[in-house]
This record gives sequence, C-alpha cells and structure tokens, in this order.
Amino acid sequence: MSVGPYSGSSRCILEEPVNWADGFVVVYDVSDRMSFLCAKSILRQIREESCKGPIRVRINVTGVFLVGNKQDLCNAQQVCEEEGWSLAQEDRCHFQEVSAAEDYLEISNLFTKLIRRVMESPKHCADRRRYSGSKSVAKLINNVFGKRRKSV
Ligand SMILES: Nc1nc2c(ncn2[C@@H]2O[C@H](COP(=O)(O)OP(=O)(O)OP(=O)(O)O)[C@@H](O)[C@H]2O)c(=O)[nH]1
Repeated sequence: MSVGPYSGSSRCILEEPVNWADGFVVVYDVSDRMSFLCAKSILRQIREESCKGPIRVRINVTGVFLVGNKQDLCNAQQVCEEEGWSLAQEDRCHFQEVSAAEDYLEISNLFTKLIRRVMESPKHCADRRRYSGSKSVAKLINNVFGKRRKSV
C-alpha cells in the first residue's frame, strides 16, 4: 500500500482507502522532524481505519512496524531514538532504527521479521484454520457429489 509524501501536513495521510492489510511499515527520516510527525499521524489513521465498520482492515499489533531511517546521519539527527520508542510504545507497534543506505540486510531482515510475525499471529493462524476447514468441506462435497454427477 502506498502512503503519500509529506510535503505539507495535508499529505500526511494514507493515499488510498485501506480494504485489506496484513501489515504496515511506517517509515520516517530521523533527520527530519516533519516526517516523524507525519508517521505519527499515519499510525493514528491506521488505528482509526482498522476500527471503522465498512473497512475491514486486518491489523494487529504484530503487523505494524515503525521504522526510523537514516540512522547514519548522526550529525543531522532531529528525532532521537527514544522518541521513536516512545511513539511505538504509545501505539503498541514494533520499532526499529535503520540505515537503508548502510545496511540493506537490516531492511531485508525487518521485512522477514514482519512477515514471520504476521504469519505467526493468532489471528492469522485462525484465518488459516478457517480457510483449510472450508477447503476440506468443499473437497468432501466434491467427493460425494462430484463423482455422482460424472456418472450421470
Ligand atoms: N544518509 C542516508 N540517506 C538515505 C538513506 N535512505 C535513503 N536515503 C536517501 O534519501 C533520499 C530519498 O530516498 P528515496 O529512496 O527516494 O526515498 P523516498 O521515500 O522516496 O524519500 P523522499 O523522496 O524523501 O520522500 C535519497 O537521496 C536516498 O539516497 C539512509 O539510510 N541514509
């Protein structure tokens, strides 16, 4: 899913209505306070969207990651790591500071972690059980009626 750039506070929004999501990675730039405020606003919107009736967004704590990028820009830092931790705690999401420029493996690991957490979340497991349950019922129906239809 895409999130608009934040040139002006009016763009600190989710660009499209969210109909379905397993997870979100909300990224801000540690050398840009505005981007942090934008990330904060987006996290709030994600929570609000997930509570709205008609929009069924499958989100749980395991699926939202707040990421502070450009950790390498120590001299230009405008948002300290504690603020990131504090926002993540407030929003009950995961947090990590990274440097995409210096350590791409860190980014890859982050996504792996996100996927693993979503897959292992109780909600995802329940959905999977439900899906496989309905699949076996469909198989059963097909076994019983499918063959009979063929022989007619
Ligand atoms: N120093 C540093 N620069 C980075 C890092 N990650 C991205 N950049 C730089 O930040 C600039 C924007 O990166 P993009 O990949 O275009 O990211 P974007 O989300 O489109 O960023 P914006 O255009 O700022 O909205 C580029 O010049 C990147 O090289 C990082 O971890 N450290």
